[in-house]
Amino acid sequence: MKIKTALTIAGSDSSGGAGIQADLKTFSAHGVYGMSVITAITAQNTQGILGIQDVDPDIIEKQIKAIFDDLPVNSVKIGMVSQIETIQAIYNQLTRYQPKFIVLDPVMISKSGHHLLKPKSIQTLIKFLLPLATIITPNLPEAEVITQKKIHTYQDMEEAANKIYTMGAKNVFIKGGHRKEDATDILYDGQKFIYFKQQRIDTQNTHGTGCTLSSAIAANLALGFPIEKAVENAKKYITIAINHSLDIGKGVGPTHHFYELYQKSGIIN
Ligand SMILES: Nc1ncnc2c1ncn2[C@@H]1O[C@H](COP(=O)(O)OP(=O)(O)OP(=O)(O)O)[C@@H](O)[C@H]1O
Ligand SMILES: Cc1ncc(CO)c(N)n1
Repeated sequence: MKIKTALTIAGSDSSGGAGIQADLKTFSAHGVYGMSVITAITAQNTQGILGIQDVDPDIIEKQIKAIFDDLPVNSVKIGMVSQIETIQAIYNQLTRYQPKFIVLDPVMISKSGHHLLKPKSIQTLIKFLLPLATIITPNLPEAEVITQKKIHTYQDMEEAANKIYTMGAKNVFIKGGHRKEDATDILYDGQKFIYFKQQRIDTQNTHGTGCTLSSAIAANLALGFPIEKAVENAKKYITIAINHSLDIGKGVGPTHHFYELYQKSGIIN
């Protein structure tokens, strides 16, 4: 069988739980060949972020060019984009190469409360990257920022999904990881709302869950699954990864990407 490939455009997390590192581990666990464009380097661990260095937009454009001019790219995931110039660099190159699938995780604030997207960059992300997205995967606070409306109930989640859909994303997946009652997510494809029901797993070790989920969707799209099935598989993947999350570090520990676990679960052949 021909190898499938996926590209992550995101920030580096030195502790390996989120960002580029989580994405590449997720791709590998799916048997997908992973490639990366690094947008920013974070000095980060399970307790917080010590510093952020943005990568020069010119080298961001060159990383994208280097990949697309040489290698096949079956899907793209976008994570931390940090600043306006970064967003413009990504937009310039992705509109040029037009990959078939783009999964946009509109990363804004880390679990430790640090800004991974500068507040002044939010409108640029909405204007340029959101309309390119095959699917956008905001958590509840991100969906609130994008729609400028508070979200409490499933009904609010549906309304937010509908509004973000009208802003140009082809599919909207609102993540319920920040809900108190459960961890149910909702997918909207412009026609119907599909609920991915899940009880909350009682753990504090959820560092990088959003990154892992969005890269699992990208991996499943690269493997050829249609959007609904790709999301269903990715939700199963993140749930297993949280169930086996690692109690390492002094703060919010990372999830586990263990190939054999997913093989046994039947998600991956
Ligand atoms: N305690 C939990 N139990 C079960 N599922 C969870 C839990 N926490 C998060 N999830 C699931 O993990 C996925 C990621 O959601 P979440 O809202 O945590 O993303 P996020 O806030 O973007 O993550 P991060 O920014 O830390 O990477 C969703 O499918 C969500 O339902
Ligand atoms: C680099 C990076 N991207 C995304 C997140 C969101 O979890 C994080 N903590 N760090």
